[in-house]
Amino acid sequence: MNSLLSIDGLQKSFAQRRLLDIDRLQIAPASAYVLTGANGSGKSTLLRILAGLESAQIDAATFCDAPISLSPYPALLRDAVLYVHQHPVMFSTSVEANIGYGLAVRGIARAAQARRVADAMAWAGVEHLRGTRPSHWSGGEKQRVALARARVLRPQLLLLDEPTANLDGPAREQVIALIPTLLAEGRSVIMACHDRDLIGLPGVQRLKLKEGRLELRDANTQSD
Ligand SMILES: Nc1ncnc2c1ncn2[C@@H]1O[C@H](COP(=O)(O)OP(=O)(O)OP(=O)(O)O)[C@@H](O)[C@H]1O
Repeated sequence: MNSLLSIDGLQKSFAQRRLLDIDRLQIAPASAYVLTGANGSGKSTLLRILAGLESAQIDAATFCDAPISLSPYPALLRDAVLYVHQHPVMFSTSVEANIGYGLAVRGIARAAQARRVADAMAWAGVEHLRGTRPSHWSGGEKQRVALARARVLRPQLLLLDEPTANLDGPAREQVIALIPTLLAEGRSVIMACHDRDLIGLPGVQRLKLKEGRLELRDANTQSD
């Protein structure tokens, strides 16, 4: 497989305003990208389009080198591409139920659900949340539960919207430390962010949105 996801000619407008006008977007397998750009440049909108949560005009697209349409959004991509919100919504249940929600929806057998949830909890370092309620979890814990909830579904592409925004100190570092492990498992990740530590992770490529256009840059380029 040369390319995990490729899109030619993506345009998005809100009312009279052309927000995105992208010639080509190419995401390689097992690769990480940061998506940078000024506030309001369209980072979240682009991630939401890739996740099928927002429509756009697209000339051509492929997934695993096979042609696809993003409208209607195909079931294949619903399974393979997951979007993690900056402020993830937690169900007022247990940590196990929050992480296992998607597995239950997909009809995975209970024993397999329990195994996969336990593995995801260990991965995200949230085992101490057993027996507690989401209203007591910190922002960093909620973000790690959200990452575990996505990873447990074994997606090929994770779209992380500002995963470290509003986090600092160890909470931020714990989230950042999970990203290379996703890559090592063969997943691709696109992270909309302004966080220099995410931008500086080894091997991370930088996609920059500017006036609707998308540029692929050296991740260590300092200028905006
Ligand atoms: N549903 C919508 N209807 C109209 N305008 C919208 C809609 N969604 C987003 N926009 C506008 O599109 C622009 C880009 O928003 P978006 O949230 O994608 O930017 P962003 O780069 O993620 O910003 P930030 O860094 O502040 O999170 C903003 O001007 C926003 O107001």
